[in-house]
Amino acid sequence: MAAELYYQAIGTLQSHSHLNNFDHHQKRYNNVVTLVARDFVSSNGLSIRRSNRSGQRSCSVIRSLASQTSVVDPVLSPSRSNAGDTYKKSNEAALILIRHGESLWNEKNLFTGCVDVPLSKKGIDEAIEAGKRISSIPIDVIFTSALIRAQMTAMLAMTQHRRGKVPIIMHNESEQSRSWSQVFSEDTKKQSIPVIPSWQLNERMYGELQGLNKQETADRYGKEQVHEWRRSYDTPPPNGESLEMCAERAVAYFRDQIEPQLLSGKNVMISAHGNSLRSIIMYLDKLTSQEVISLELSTGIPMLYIFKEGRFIRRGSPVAPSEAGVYAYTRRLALYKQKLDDMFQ
Ligand SMILES: O=C(O)[C@@H](CO)OP(=O)(O)O
Repeated sequence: MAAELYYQAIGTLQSHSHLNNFDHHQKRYNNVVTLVARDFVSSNGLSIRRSNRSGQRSCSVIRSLASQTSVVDPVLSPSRSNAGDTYKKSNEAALILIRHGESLWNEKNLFTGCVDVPLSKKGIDEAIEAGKRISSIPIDVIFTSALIRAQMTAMLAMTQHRRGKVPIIMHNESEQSRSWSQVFSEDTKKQSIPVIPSWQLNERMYGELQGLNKQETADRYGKEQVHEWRRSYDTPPPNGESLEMCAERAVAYFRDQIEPQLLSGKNVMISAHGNSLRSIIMYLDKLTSQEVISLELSTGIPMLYIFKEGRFIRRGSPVAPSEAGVYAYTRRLALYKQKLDDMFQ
C-alpha cells in the first residue's frame, strides 16, 4: 500500500503541469510537488524528514464561519471509518478547481465572457474525463458560476464520481425558489451534494469584445493590444472587466463563502472560468500582477489543493488519462479512496 501510494506521488511529479507558458512558476510548483512527495512518503512510514521550505503560502485571515451544509459523508464519518481519528486530527480539506470544458464559442475562437454558451462535444468529453480524474477525491459541496458551461462541467464530472452522491443545484434566487426546492428526507440529503451557483464566479465580463473573433480582433487592433486585454492584470477590455476587477468579486466571494466551508472541513469543488479561476489562483498562490500574466488554464483539467492549517497547498494537476496514479494523495485522501475501494469492489 505504502509503495503504491509513493508511486502515485512520483506519478504526480512527472505529470503535474496544467499551466502552459509558466516556466517560472513551474519551478516553484516542482518544489512544492517534490515536498508533497516527501511529506507523502513520510506519512507512509518512511523516514524522510519534511522540509519547511516550500512554495506554500499562508492564506489570509478567515473572516467568518459559514453555516455548515447538512451533508455528512458517511465515508468520512469517524464512526464509519477505522481511520476516524486521523480525520479529526488531520483537519484538512480538499479543494478542486476546474475550468469548464471547451464551449461552443471556445471552439469558434470567440470572446465569450458573460455570454452563456454551452459546452461543445469536446467540452462534454473533457468534463467526463475530468470527472474520472477526481472520482476518488471527496467532495461535499460544489460552487459553480451562474453560467451553463461551468454547471454542465460540474454535473458531467459528478456522473463519474465513485461515491455516487447526487449533485443538486441550490436555488437561492428568492424565498419561493428556496422553499419550492426543499428536500424532506434527511437520508436523501445525506446522499446529495449541494451545488451553489453564483455570478461572482462568472467569467470576466469581456465588454465590447464579447462575440468577436479573437484572431480577427488581433488582426484589427494588434496582437500586443489584444494580449494586454486578455492577460494583463489591470487593463480592462473596452467597457469590460480587467482581471483586477474580476478578482474583486471572485476572490471576495471565495473568501466570504468558500474559505469558511474549507475551514469547517468540507471538501469543495469549484467549477468556473479561465479568468475567475486565474484570479482565485493568484490569491491562493500569492502571485504578483506580473506573474499572473503568464498563467494559462487548460479547459477541463482539475487542479487539487489541500487546505490545511490555514494554508493552501497545491497537490499537483493530473494530465494522465485516468485518475489513478496522478494525484499524490494525502494520507486522508488515500484513506478515503481505500474506503471507496472497500465499499464498491
Ligand atoms: O473568451 C473568454 O471568455 C475567455 C475564456 O475563453 O477568453 P480568454 O482566453 O481571452 O480570457
